[in-house]
Parts: sequence; structure tokens; C-alpha cells
Amino acid sequence: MIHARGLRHTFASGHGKQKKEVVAVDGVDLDVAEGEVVGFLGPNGAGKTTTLRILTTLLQPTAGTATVAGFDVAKQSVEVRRSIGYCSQVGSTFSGAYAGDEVVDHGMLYGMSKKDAVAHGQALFERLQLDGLWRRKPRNMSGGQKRRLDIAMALIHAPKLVFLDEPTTGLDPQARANLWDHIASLRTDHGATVFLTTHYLDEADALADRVVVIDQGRIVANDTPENLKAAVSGDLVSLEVATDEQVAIARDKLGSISDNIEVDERLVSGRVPRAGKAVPGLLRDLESNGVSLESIEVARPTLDDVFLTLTGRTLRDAEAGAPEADEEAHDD
Ligand SMILES: Nc1ncnc2c1ncn2[C@@H]1O[C@H](COP(=O)(O)OP(=O)(O)OP(=O)(O)O)[C@@H](O)[C@H]1O
Repeated sequence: MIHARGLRHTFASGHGKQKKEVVAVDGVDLDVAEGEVVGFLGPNGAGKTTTLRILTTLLQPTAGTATVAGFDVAKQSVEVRRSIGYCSQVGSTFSGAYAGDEVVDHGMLYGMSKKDAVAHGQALFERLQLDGLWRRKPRNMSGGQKRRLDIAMALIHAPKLVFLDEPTTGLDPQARANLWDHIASLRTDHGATVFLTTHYLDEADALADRVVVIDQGRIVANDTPENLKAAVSGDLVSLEVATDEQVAIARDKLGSISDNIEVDERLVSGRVPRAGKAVPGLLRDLESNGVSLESIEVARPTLDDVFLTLTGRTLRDAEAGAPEADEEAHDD
């Protein structure tokens, strides 16, 4: 469905002597198969939106090639646009008309008859829990309803591939969880392939079969959330021992299966690959050496841990260090 090779995009930023080049996307290779849900994850300024805009033909790559739904993004933009649904980060700009009319107009733009657009639009409203809102103006809708309306617009022409740019940004936790259900149903109910950007780790984890991590314009990881977490970080095992004397023994025993032990008073912790397998043996070892535990905790790694291991920075550090976009720069 998506095949990109060596995609690169540079923006000119600043004026006169201050003029410099910002490399937003720096040699991206990407493959997305039919039926996959892929999460494109990275901190602010990593290059997610720029990549997405290239794949949806809104921006020409400075270098590299990409095909989307079998069409070349640089040479067959009309065919690409007809084959995809796109929900941008800012959402649609609504004209003040009724929600239903907006969706129908959008479908007719894609060449649908009015009758088909109304029928499909109404079915989508029902599936996306927008029933009763056909004759409501989008400006009078809640944030979650507007995002679902954006998704209805993106789906009106029944595309087989849907791009969602940060679909849940700005929503409260309940509206986010609700939208997750709808995003998951894009594949199950509509048979769509989904490519979504996010900087929420839990979102990629919950929705995506595969996570592609981008940092400073480059892909730094590409795997299932499970494999990423298992391969890179290991699980965090934290042992709380009963007495000060036991700390050294616990450090020694946990240290035999973990490389980076940390001690905080009577709490001894370290990362252990596949802790589920290693911990029973560790517990026996501790017990036979006279260590009694107050508590033990095993935490699965998060994708945040993965990012830290891959780049040496937390997602928060990475976002704080991202260069500012130049609003006046030209896109292409
Ligand atoms: N129009 C522009 N002119 C100049 N620089 C730009 C422009 N758009 C983006 N950039 C820069 O390109 C880099 C990548 O930006 P991009 O918007 O693709 O990142 P992102 O990963 O989508 O970030 P976010 O999560 O904040 O949306 C950033 O350094 C950004 O400042």
C-alpha cells in the first residue's frame, strides 16, 4: 500500500544572512502492507507531518520516491488522492454549513452521486456515533464529535487507505478512548489500511500492529510494539528487601541477570529481558540466600523506554530540543 525509498524534504528557513536549511525528513524508507495499522511515532518536530504530507501529495519530496496505493506521489497525485482518506492534524475547515451537507459535498468532490454520498454519509454517522448530528453545525460540536466528523469526511469515498495525523490530540481521555475504538474499527468494519501519526506512546501501543519511530527526520525503529519493548529495554524488576543487610545480596543476585542495577535505600531495581521467565529463578535464589522481600514489582517497558534506549533522550527532551518551524517558509 505504501512504499517509500530515500524520502527527503528540506525547508528553507529564515531570511538574508539568517537563511538556513531545515532537514525535516532525511532519507526515509517505509513499507506498509494492505490491512496493516501502522503507528508513526516521534517527538514534536521529528518529521512525522512532513512525511505524511509527502505521502498524501500535499508536499513534493526534495529527493526520493514513494508509491501510495500503487501510484507515484510525485507524478500521479490525482490517482493517489482518489485512493486515500486523509485526516489532517488541524482537522477540516468547515464552512458553517450543516455537518451532513459538508460530508455529502466532500463525497461529491470525489465524484459520488448525491444519493450515494447521502446514503454512505448517514451510514458513517451511525457507525461513528454521530447520529442525530446530521443537521448540526460543526462549530457547535464537541472536540470528540468534530474529530469523528473529520474521520467521516476522510472515509466518505470508501478509501482503502486512511492517513490520520495525530487523531486524538487535544481530546480528553474519555473522548480519546472512544476515538480509539473507532480507529480500530476502520480495519475491522471498513477493511482499511491505517497509517497514523502520534506522539502518544499508549496510542501507538493500543492501536498499531507495527510502530515506526522517527527522530530528527530518520527512522530509528520499525517493529511490533511488543518486539520493540522486548528487544530494547527489558522489563523493570524492582525488589524491596526487608533489612539493610539484604540490600547487597539482592543487588548481587539481581545483578547476575541485569546490567544496570539501581539502589535506592531498600529498593533494588534493574532491567531484565523477559522477566516472566527469569523472575521465578531469581526468587528461589533470593530465598535460599536468606533474603525476604517486602514487595516485588515487574513493569513492562513502555515505548517511552524504547525511545530512550534508541536515542539516549526521553521523548520530552527530544521535544524540548526540536527546532522551531518557520511559519513564513515556503512548502515547496
Ligand atoms: N513550513 C515549514 N518551514 C520550515 N520548517 C518547517 C516547516 N514545517 C516543518 N518544519 C520543520 O521541519 C521539522 C519537522 O517538522 P514536522 O512538522 O514534520 O514534525 P512532526 O514530527 O510532525 O512534529 P509535530 O509532532 O509537532 O507535529 C521541524 O524541525 C519543523 O520545525
